[in-house]
Amino acid sequence: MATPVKRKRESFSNCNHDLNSNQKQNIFSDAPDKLKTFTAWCASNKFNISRKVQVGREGSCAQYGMTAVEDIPEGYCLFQVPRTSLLMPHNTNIAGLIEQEKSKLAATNQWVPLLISLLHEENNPTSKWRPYLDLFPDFETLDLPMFWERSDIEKLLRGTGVDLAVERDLKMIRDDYNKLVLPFFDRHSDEISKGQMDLDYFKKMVAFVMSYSFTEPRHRRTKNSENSNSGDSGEEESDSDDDEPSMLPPMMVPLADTLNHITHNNAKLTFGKEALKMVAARPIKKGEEIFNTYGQVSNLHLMHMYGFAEPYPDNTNDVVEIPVVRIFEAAKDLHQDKESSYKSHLDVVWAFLIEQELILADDIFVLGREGIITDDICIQALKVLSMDKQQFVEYTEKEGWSDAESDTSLAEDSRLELAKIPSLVDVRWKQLLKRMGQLHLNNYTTTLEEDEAKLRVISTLTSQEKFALYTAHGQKMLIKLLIDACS
Ligand SMILES: C[S@@+](CC[C@H](N)C(=O)[O-])C[C@H]1O[C@@H](n2cnc3c(N)ncnc32)[C@H](O)[C@@H]1O
Repeated sequence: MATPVKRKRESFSNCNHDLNSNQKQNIFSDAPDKLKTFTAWCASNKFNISRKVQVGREGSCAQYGMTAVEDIPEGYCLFQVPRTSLLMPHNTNIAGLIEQEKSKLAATNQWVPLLISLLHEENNPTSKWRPYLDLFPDFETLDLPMFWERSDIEKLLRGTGVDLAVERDLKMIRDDYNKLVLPFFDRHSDEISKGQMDLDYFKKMVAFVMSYSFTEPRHRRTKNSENSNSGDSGEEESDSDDDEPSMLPPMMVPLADTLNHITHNNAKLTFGKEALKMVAARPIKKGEEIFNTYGQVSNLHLMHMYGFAEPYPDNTNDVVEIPVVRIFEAAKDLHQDKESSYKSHLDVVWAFLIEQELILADDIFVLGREGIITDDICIQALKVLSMDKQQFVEYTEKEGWSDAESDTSLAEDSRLELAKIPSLVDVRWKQLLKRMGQLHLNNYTTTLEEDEAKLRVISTLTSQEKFALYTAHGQKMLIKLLIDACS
C-alpha cells in the first residue's frame, strides 16, 4: 500500500474548543434521546467536539454520520477521544482476567479479547460505556454479508472473493465461540455473567467489532491502519520488537466510529499519547459530510467487513484477487487444440512450479488499477508456462536456475503495469494474461454488460444488490483494463 502523505501539524489541531452551553445545545438540538445521551457522555469525558461539526442522521450517507456546520480548514481538530474512553480489554474491569489468558484467547484471532470485553460491558447496566453501547442497541442495521441468506451470497457475490471470506468467517466465529468464548465465561462464572449470550448474539457482536473497531499502528513509522488513517500518528513511538505484528489489537473508539468511509476522505484519525484526534485532512465546506478512511481498502474488503462498496471508478484502491491456478487454466485453454503430449507438458510445468514453491497453489494475483501488484509470481508463471518442451528441459537442467529465477523480471521495465503490457516483447505473455482475465470473468454470475444494464437502473435495486453490484462490476472493470492492455 502507498504511504499516506504526511501533513503539517497545525496549531488548531489541539482540540481545545471552548463551547458555551447555547452552542452545545444547538449542535445536538435535533438529536433523538440516545444520541443526546451519547453526546452528553462525550462532553463529560472531554471529547471536545468542535462546534463546526454535527453528529446525526442528517447529511449522512448511512445512518449516523458527521457533517460540517461551518467551513473547516485543513488540520483542524474535529474532536478527540481520550485514551481512557477507548473500549479495549485493558480499560475494562475484567482486564486482569483477560491478561492472564491473553496468549490463549488471542492465539488465532486478535479480536477475541475485545469481543469478551464488549460482551461483558454490554451485559453490565452500569458500564462506563453505557451511552455508547446504547447508541447501537440491537445491531439490526448491520447488514454485513455474513448475515445474508446463502442463496443471496451465491447469486450476488459469487466470484468476488466476498463469498469465500464469509465462509471462512462463519467457521471461525463458531470455533471462537465454542472453543474460547463460552469456556472463558464458564471458567469465570463467579466473577462475570454471560447473560443471554448465544451464537447468534455473539455473531452480532463480531459484526460490530468487524465494522466499527479500529487498530492502531505499533510503530510510528508504520503508516496504515485498518479502519483508520494513521499516517500522522504523531506523538507516540514504542520500542516494540520487530517480530510483533505492526498493528496493536483492535479497540472501539466511541464517536470516531460514527464517521463513514470514502476513498477520498476529508478527515483522518491520529494517535496521540493521551488522546486520539480526528483531524480535517483537507478543507471541508459547510454542509459536507465528514468522511474518515477505514484504510486503503478494496471493495472486496469494504463489502466483506462493512457491507458496502464504492461505484467504479471511485475506489482507486480497488483490486481483484485472481487465484494463480487461473493462469494454468489459461495456458491449457489456449492450447486445447494441441496434441495431448503438449497438455501433459503443461501439467508437468505446473507441478514443477508448485513443487519448487515458485508458486503456492493457493496464491493469488492481485490486479489493481495500475496493473498486477503481485507481479513477481505472475512473471514467474508467465515465463515458465510460455516455454516449449525443449526450453523447459534446458531451464530445469540449468545449474543454479532457482537463484537466477528468484530475481528475474523484477527490473523496473518488466513490471506488469498495465501501461507497459502493450509493449511486452513476448506475445505469449499477453495471450496468457488476456485468457486468464477472460476465464476469471466466467466466475461471476453476471457479465459486464448485464452489470452495466443494472447500473442504469440502480435506484430500483436493494442496498444489498447495489453494493454487491458495485463490488462485482468494479472487479470486472479492472479485468477489462487488463484484457484491453493485452489486446
Ligand atoms: C464505523 S460505522 C460508521 C457509522 C454508521 N454509519 C452508523 O450509523 O453507525 C461503519 C458502517 O457505516 C456504513 N458505512 C460507512 N461508510 C459508508 C459508505 N460510504 N456508504 C455506505 N455505508 C457506509 C456501513 O454500514 C459500515 O458498516
